[in-house]
Amino acid sequence: SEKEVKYGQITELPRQDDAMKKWRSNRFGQFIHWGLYAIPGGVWKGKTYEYAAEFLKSSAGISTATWDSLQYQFNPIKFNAMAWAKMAKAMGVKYATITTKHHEGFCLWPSEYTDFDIENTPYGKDLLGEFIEAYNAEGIDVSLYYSVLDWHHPDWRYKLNSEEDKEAFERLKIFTKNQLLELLDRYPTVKGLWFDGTWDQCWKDNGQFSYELEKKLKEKHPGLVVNSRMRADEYGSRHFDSNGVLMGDYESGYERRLPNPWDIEVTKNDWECCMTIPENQWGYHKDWTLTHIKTANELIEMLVQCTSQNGNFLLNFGPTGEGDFREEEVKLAKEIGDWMDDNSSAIYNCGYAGLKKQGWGYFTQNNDSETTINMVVFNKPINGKYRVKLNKGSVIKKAYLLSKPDKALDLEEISNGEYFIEAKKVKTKDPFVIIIELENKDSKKFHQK
Ligand SMILES: C[C@@H]1N[C@@H](c2cn(-c3ccccc3)nn2)[C@H](O)[C@@H]1O
Repeated sequence: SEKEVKYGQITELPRQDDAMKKWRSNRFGQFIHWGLYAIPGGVWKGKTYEYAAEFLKSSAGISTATWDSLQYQFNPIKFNAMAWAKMAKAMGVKYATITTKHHEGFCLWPSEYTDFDIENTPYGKDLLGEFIEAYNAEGIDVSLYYSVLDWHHPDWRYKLNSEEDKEAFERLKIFTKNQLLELLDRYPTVKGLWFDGTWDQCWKDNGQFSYELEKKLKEKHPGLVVNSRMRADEYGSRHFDSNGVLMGDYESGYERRLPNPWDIEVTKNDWECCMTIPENQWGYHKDWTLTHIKTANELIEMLVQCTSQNGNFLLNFGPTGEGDFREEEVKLAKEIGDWMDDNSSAIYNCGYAGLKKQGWGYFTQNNDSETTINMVVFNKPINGKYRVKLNKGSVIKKAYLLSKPDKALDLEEISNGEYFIEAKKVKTKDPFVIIIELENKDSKKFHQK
């Protein structure tokens, strides 16, 4: 039975305003995790810690005073925001989300609410502002990651066990609100806020605060897109309120994992998967031999799967303490960008085609097209014939390789709306796209809308 939820969803979903349509059509984003943790890069006093590098403070049991002194070493002399933005553009991302403040509490912008920020480093300049300006100049939207969890701030509490805890956390809430309003004031072109560090009891006990904060931020910054991870309702239910209604503007629970490829439920909301290139490193780690490093094809398949299920894919990069990217990241950005150069029409402004997933790969459909369907192929059938089960009544006018639009592929109708498409002589070793053009409107998808 329905519970009375006063502090749940604020904006009716799925949003159909221009800002959200742009967020949805972007599909592919670059995550940047950058902070003091990039300086030690997972190694402390000669010992390598295998856990996520941005957690080195806790993995190596380093005191806050010792950790915070890293701020006086932060001087990324190789940082070139324009070069970063050009690499991102070439990779094919339409948006970027950067850590303004991770759990360590160090701020990449000159904040008036703390001295633990970029202003009090040898670098000194407004690094975040330089990043936003350079990425916007390349036509890339920027969102800001902000961790509520703050290991540096004396008023942070995991749980509120005493009156003193409650008073301290009230101060932390004011600090949080002030910093977020400051970020929106300083950087008016940002499109979204990506909240993290909101799983502890202290935040779950403050659902009303997160409701009022989301409301205030959206009033101040029309069109702002906020992830569900920001929110708890007044019963402590996170992401979805106590009646299962999604809060924020899109579901952001897919961290280093994807839904089952055949999951239809997930297509009902906007959502985003954030992904690391190693198994579990968000910040820069000196040693990438510790785990599997994902290949371009693995990452492209994740991007395509997200698109096929109405989700965005946010791929993470961890710049070094000096401000450049490791060679593996530069190489992957190039390989993915080369694929996007030829195939991004199956990604940008595309989503769920309303069709069952088949073994050869994923269907995507352009949100503005009623009669064209993309098949992104990762697994070639041994007989070169691709089974496609469309909606009843669908008739294929023609099918062809995106790379060879003037060579129609042979078709064999199996039953109503079901065909074999023959593509035997496909040379490429990369994932490739077959385009299906229908005679008629693909009823189910648009009926679904
Ligand atoms: C988006 C990602 N979220 C942060 C994170 C992940 N975790 C975590 C902690 C314990 C278990 C599983 C995940 N804590 N913080 C990571 O540091 C990164 O910022």
